[in-house]
Amino acid sequence: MADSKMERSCANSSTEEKMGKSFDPTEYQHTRFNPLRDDWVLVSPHRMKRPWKGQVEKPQEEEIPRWDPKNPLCPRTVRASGKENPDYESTYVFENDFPALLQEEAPAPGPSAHPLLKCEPAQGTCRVMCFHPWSDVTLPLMSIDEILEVIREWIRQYQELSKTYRWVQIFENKGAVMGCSNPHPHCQIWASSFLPNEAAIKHRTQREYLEKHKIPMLVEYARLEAEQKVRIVVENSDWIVVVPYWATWPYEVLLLPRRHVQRLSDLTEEEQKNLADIMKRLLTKYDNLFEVSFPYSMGWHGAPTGKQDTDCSHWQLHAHYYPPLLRSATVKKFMVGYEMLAQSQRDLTAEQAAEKLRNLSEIHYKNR
Ligand SMILES: O=C1CCN([C@@H]2O[C@H](COP(=O)(O)O)[C@@H](O)[C@H]2O)C(=O)N1
Repeated sequence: MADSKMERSCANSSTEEKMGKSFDPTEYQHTRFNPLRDDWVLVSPHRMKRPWKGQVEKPQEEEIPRWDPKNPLCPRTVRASGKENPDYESTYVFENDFPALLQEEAPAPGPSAHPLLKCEPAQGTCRVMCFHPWSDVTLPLMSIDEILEVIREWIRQYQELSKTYRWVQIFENKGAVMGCSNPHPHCQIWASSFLPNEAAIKHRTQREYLEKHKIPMLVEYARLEAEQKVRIVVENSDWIVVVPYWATWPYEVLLLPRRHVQRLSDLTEEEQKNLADIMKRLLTKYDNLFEVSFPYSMGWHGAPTGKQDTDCSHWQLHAHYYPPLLRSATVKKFMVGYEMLAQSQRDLTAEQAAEKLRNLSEIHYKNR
């Protein structure tokens, strides 16, 4: 399917040449292929010219107390389960009191009644990981050492859970607009016996790419982006952050190691330190974009860890940041309508978004 669409889009561009216009990706609509997800995004840069009615003001940022005796993620408070949090001074992890995946062996569903009514067992566990004891800090406002402690805790959790589960999903929902129910800096970790959809697609597309091109897809992609530079947001000796060529969310970024690294647990000390550096710089730019604590959903994807996953040389560790904001602190993009029924669509090109982020200061607006 991908090839025929590729032929069609090439045919269109030769039509353009016939009409005497050369194709300019910042002027004309086109579709871009996402090789990781094996799907397409429609890019409509001409729409950036449409009049934008009214400038939307920055929201009044709510004052978050450093400690709230009623906040179940704070040190020394009691959670809904009645369990009490210790007086933790760094990261703190606890079993989710309302888990979507229960740890104890749920009875397996019987054989599916019909090929259209397939059902599989789902074992797993859900944890909440607090980044810091204070509720009024976010990652970009934390020190490099504090961010490094978050990375070390991610690795500890991953190492422990990957012994039992095939997939360990570390993810952070940041900001009320992302449905985050609690402003305290935290993320979640859901480990499952099954390979979730996003992981299963990438398991296939990365394997197909390695078989065809003899180099892991995202190792080649990081090299290509370092060479082209037009989509780089921020980089250091071990990491590169780009707005991916196929980005769907306006300011979405992809965080990639430069070395071939299959899993978080394979990172060297130096790579962990440089990850803390690159996260602080990226998230500071994100907050500086609209001078607001930038909402997003983010997550790590690395090679699966099941008994069958002995050869995952096609996998490259990477992290996605999916921020919804489009034009201001209060105007967000909605993935609805055409995006749900047809395919993702964006106005701003990946290159334009990368340039905006790249040119932003690395001094947080709250520290100016
Ligand atoms: O007492 C509590 C409150 C919230 N939680 C859990 O914390 C999580 C908050 O994370 P989010 O804001 O990212 O949804 C949520 O999954 C919720 O179930 C507890 O486990 N215990």
